[in-house]
Amino acid sequence: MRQSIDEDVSEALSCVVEDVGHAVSRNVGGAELLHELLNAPWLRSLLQIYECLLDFEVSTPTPLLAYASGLSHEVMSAVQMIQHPSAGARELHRLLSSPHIQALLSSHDSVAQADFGPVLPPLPDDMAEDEEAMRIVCLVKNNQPLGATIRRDEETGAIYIARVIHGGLADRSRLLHAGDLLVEVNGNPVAGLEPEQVIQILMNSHGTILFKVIPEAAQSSGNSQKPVFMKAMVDYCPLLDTCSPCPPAGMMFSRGELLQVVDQSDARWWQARKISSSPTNISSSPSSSSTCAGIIPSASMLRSKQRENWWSQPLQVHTCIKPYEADSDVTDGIYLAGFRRSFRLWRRTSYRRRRQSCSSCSPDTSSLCPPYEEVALYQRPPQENHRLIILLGATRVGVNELRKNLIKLNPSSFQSPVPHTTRPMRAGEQTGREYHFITRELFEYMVCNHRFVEYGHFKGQLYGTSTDSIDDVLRRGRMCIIDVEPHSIQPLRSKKLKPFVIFIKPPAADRLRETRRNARILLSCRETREFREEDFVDLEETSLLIEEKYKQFFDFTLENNELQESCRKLYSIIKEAQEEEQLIPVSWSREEE
Ligand SMILES: Nc1ncnc2c1ncn2[C@@H]1O[C@H](COP(=O)(O)OP(=O)(O)OP(=O)(O)O)[C@@H](O)[C@H]1O
Repeated sequence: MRQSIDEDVSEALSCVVEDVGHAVSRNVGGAELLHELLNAPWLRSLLQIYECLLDFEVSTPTPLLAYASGLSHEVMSAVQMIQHPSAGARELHRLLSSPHIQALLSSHDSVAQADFGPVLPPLPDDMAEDEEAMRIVCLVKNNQPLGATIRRDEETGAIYIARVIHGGLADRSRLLHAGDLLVEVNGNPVAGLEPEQVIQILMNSHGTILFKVIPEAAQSSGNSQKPVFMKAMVDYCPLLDTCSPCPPAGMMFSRGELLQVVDQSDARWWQARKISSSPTNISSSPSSSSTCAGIIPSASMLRSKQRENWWSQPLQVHTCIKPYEADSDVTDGIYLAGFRRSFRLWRRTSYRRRRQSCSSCSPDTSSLCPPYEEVALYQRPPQENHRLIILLGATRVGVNELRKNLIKLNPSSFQSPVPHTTRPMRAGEQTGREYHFITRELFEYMVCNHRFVEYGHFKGQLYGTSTDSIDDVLRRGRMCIIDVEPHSIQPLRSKKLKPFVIFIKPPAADRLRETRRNARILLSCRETREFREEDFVDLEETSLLIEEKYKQFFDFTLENNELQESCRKLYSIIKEAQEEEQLIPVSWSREEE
């Protein structure tokens, strides 16, 4: 039976390799890689080892004796006792006493006795009276960190295990726990020592380390907490954090990264692992053990740091949107809401304004927003409104071009909100199509009531995108697609809109210049011109600034290289965002209380 399984495995592999070989010759995608993998010498070696192990299991060989090395010593002493040993006896003695044979026999004995663990030193003889409360823990360190931090009780000078890092050596041993009192390390009493001295003893210990600990009475199981997923909204570097309980055990992270927080038992310091932020990683991520966690500051700890930073920063003034003086407003003939030049110009023409909004003048988002955002998987129920799609990008990267193409190709699925304006309606225009034409009083009333996502002046008239227009598109069952200044994202991040933010970034320098050779940029209502080198440089720099400052809000980053390809990609990303499971802040999916 076993034999037939063996043959099946080898045979099956040969058949698979042959089949894949055919696929390679037919140029089937991925076949070459698979063929290479299946033909790899290491896979064949693994299979051979597997087959040997199967044979071993079938034949179940048993050792003739468990102490071959003992026997060799007996033989050697017997040979030594001979007064005139023969050449053969001398040869035998020489062979048996060689280190290689001795090592081989010793290994044989270990295997024969099934004795694979490390040899623990004997228990100390001088056991104290209350010894039953004491635990002797022996760990084999093998150049890896212990995976635990210690603290000193300032009153008594006692040293305790402060925390055990999830997935680290101490955690995997299940023998050391937070709260355990450390009595000795490798025979050195630690009471009264400074934590740094204890750490030094630990660092100097290689191989086996013997701990004497008095276990914490009420021992928590430690790993029983359900991990939660959090998106980092700030950057953190433990090596720069003077408060960190153990900087080398700390974990660095930057905004936008996804963290699996595995331990929140300490109000000040949590433990977490970094994972890549794809929905599949969340559903299949291991709850513990696979990788060692790192220490990160808790949300409250980071918030107090943010407050300190905020007070120490110079006063920051939020720029409002400034007017841009251009010649006149012209119709470009496209009845797609939100594409009028006048509307684009008040928001976009000044490069500097965009730069300012992501460098010095706007408030630093990372210094005020919550440091972590708990996220969970969300699948939009079909009866619910679509998620708001926000496109974000540096001026002239092609946000409008992509948005326009997308709507033109799928006018029944996508729509942009109709902007509001105070400028008079012109011949051929219709209210609710190019703009909602409203009075200045009404516009200002709407501003006071926070009904605009963005608004500004252009040639003495007011223009803006209202939340009502966004709702209007969504209520019709369409996907609402807007582009906004980066600092307008935060107010749009709500349970109702559940925005999906796509950052449009320029391609590599040479591709940017090549693809935009015939492109024209909007200067004013009447003027366009071709791209110049300084436009490219400005675009690249602004893009980097936006990415650096707002990356924590991005759900996807799309490189606008070849236009048609970018449109196709954008379409599929948006479809996925609406129809497949996505990560969103838990506060957006929680039922109202
Ligand atoms: N992938 C692309 N390949 C070639 N040309 C492109 C591409 N994307 C955009 N363009 C062109 O670049 C120019 C600027 O694009 P667009 O006006 O969409 O930029 P924008 O980011 O909306 O800028 P603005 O905020 O100034 O309106 C347009 O002429 C557009 O046709």
